[in-house]
Amino acid sequence: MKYIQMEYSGPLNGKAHIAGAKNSSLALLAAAALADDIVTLEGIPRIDDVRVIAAIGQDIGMDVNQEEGHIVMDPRWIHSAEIDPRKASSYRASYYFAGALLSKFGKVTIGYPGGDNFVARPIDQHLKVFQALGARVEIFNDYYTVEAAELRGADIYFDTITSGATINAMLAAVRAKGRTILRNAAVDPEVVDTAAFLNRLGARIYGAGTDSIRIEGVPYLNGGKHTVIPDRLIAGSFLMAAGVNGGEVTVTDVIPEHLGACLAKLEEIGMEVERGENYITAYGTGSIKATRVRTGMYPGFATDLQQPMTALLLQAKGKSIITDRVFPKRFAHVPQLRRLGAEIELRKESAFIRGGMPLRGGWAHATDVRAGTCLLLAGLAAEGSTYITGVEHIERGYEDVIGSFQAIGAKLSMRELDARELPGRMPVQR
Ligand SMILES: CC(=O)N[C@H]1[C@@H](OP(=O)(O)OP(=O)(O)OC[C@H]2O[C@@H](n3ccc(=O)[nH]c3=O)[C@H](O)[C@@H]2O)O[C@H](CO)[C@@H](O)[C@@H]1O
Ligand SMILES: C=C(OP(=O)(O)O)C(=O)O
Repeated sequence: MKYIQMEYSGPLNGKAHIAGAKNSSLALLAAAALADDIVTLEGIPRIDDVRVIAAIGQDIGMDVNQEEGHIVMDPRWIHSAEIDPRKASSYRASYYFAGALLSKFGKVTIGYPGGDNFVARPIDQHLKVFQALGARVEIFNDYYTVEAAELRGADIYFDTITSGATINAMLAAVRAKGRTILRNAAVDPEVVDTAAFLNRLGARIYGAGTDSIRIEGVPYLNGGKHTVIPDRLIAGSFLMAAGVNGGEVTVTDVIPEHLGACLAKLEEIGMEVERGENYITAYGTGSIKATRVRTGMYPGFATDLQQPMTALLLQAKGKSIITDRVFPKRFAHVPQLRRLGAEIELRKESAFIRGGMPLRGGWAHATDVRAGTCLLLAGLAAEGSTYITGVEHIERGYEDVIGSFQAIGAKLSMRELDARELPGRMPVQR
């Protein structure tokens, strides 16, 4: 079993190049199945979820070749719309194959989404979209099927703002007959990126980035080339790292506008932030202020930055409160932080953080990708050695977690657990 060993790292200084966004890449890779010719995607990160998609591609007859910096996909010979339930359940965004293959073949059989299992994550809005477009959904034990003799455009009002279902609706409706309108749609950059990609292939999607998206169905999608947007969530985490012990961290190849709420919060707690055209530098003074954070859908403060922000606020003297409105129970990182000496109380959908208390090294388990980021930031500040297990979760989101943190001066390395020489006490995983 792999684990990460970290030491107190002092002020960080350095640059981190930001790879393509995981959440956008997962949508674009499934969207590529919709095309009728070869697609090249640039900037797709080398992460575990992408490897699962390549394996799914192989199963259904879609060639997926990842080369240095880009992926080439050939969807012309897809011969099956049945996705292995185990592969579908090994990551969250497999549901995009439901929208894409339904759209192209009128039928799909697929397992339930897996991925970060921090709370119940319903897919009722995805299914509602398929049904609104005229499909029949059947639910079985470990898979579901969606089938339609013909998909017809529809007027769909989302009951809640969801980026996943908004993207899936675009995938499902892009080849449907007539016009589809999505109301109360998510406005996330990943929604806009997916629409831009599909439009490049010949789709007719209008208004992505607003809460009302219009899709005029087309019968055919060309091949083409597209570059995925940079990962705003990884960028935000690196900038937060500059606040933990002070220092200066620059993230390059980013779109600063995508990080509006995060940067505003960093400034509010006393960090300085410099925004360039495609870079951001965060300066930590070593002294940050306690604050209140409420997550929200984009352009609000991202739920995926809530966990690293918790680690950062452990360094702010006084009481901070973090409320997660998107996933109100997303606090699996809190018991793990307590192992490192953090004083955090959980009440309803909020974490009450008593900041400014010393952290001490120990074992902690990353239960999901952002819980992992949170522990990495906490480990930077903890006295002694911190050992983080659950590396497979971290690697769902990071291309080279060790290399990129080392590049900004963090002291950490990847280790293999040798049961005969356990450093400290192994945690009971929860
Ligand atoms: C692969 C991917 O892109 N994952 C991201 C995506 O997840 P995911 O697409 O699962 O999240 P959504 O944007 O759909 O979820 C937003 C809210 O809508 C609710 N909801 C969603 C779908 C549904 O059918 N019914 C429903 O009630 C969810 O419980 C949540 O409260 O957006 C989340 C919110 O920004 C991020 O944390 C995830 O990193
Ligand atoms: C929750 C996340 O991922 P997923 O939706 O893929 O599980 C995340 O990226 O923080």
